[in-house]
Amino acid sequence: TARQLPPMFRALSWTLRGLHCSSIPLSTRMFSERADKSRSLADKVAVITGSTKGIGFAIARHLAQNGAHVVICSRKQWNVDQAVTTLQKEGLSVTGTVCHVGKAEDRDRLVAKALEHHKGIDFLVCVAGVNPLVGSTLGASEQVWDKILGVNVKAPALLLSQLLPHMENRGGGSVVLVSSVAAYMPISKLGVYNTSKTALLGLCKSLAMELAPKGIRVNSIVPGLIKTDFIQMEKTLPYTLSDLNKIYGLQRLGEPEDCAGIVSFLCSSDASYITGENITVAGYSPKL
Ligand SMILES: NC(=O)C1=CN([C@@H]2O[C@H](COP(=O)(O)OP(=O)(O)OC[C@H]3O[C@@H](n4cnc5c(N)ncnc54)[C@H](OP(=O)(O)O)[C@@H]3O)[C@@H](O)[C@H]2O)C=CC1
Ligand SMILES: O=C1Nc2ccccc2C1=O
Repeated sequence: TARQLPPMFRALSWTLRGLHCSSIPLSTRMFSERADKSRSLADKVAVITGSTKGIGFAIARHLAQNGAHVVICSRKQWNVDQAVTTLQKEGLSVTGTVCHVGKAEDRDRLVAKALEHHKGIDFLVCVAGVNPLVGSTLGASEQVWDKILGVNVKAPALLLSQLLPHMENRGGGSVVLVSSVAAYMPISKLGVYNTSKTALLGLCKSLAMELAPKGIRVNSIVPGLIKTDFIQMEKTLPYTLSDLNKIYGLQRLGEPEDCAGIVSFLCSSDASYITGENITVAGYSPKL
């Protein structure tokens, strides 16, 4: 029998048995295995905050194209409806709900929505972020500090604590935070925002260490300037977008899609030994 053979022949014997016993023709099986592999996130469930526009929307589309069931959210019902309709029309498995990540009851609703159709949650991508202030850091009111730190830093941690049991049920998972190069290279007049993005780098490291024994990986992406509505308010800053363009190595501003592939990779099993990393997506900035 196969058991009496040396290990190398034993393996070969089992392989040949598998080929003989299967009723599926070899060519079909090879094709379907390839097809499954190309959808690296097949049957996984992803919750993505701040995902009805910009970077979050691009990530939602990419994860869904790679086979994930995606739950999107943002503060405005109209934005959620539009984004869900657009992605469903593309044949993608996407649902959504209103969720202001800074509100506990909204986070509860998001978790409930994710569990409505699926038995667990595999990925959390925290994209939602705010920057209501262009001005002096020390001139910022307590309200502004609370808002920026509440939405950008506290909310990802609190949402993850709510999702954690459902990730543990799946035997592991992957979390991706969205920081900014402003974490490393402070942008003038955005001090509170810069600080919140630096805090996210630390949050990533701490959570990665805490959750590693549970098989949950935590990484962050650190985007440079990406062309979205978010940066419109910064038109008042003492630089132009083309100034910034010059300092980035690849000589162009980023597109939301530039942030999507790396998130999909970090969620996939190809990244199964990567945790606690902060990965810059900025076309190379020599000043970093
Ligand atoms: N664009 C850039 O150059 C860079 C952006 N980033 C970061 O990327 C993230 C996304 O930015 P970007 O895609 O550019 O921005 P956009 O303005 O294009 O999109 C922001 C999205 O987040 C939603 N949103 C805003 N506030 C909340 C909230 N409190 N709760 C839930 N959803 C919310 C918005 O929808 P709604 O209005 O319906 O809530 C929208 O869907 C931010 O964290 C930002 O700091 C980092 C580096 C560079
Ligand atoms: O809000 C931001 N404005 C920026 C300008 C250049 C690079 C990053 C950012 C941000 O994160």
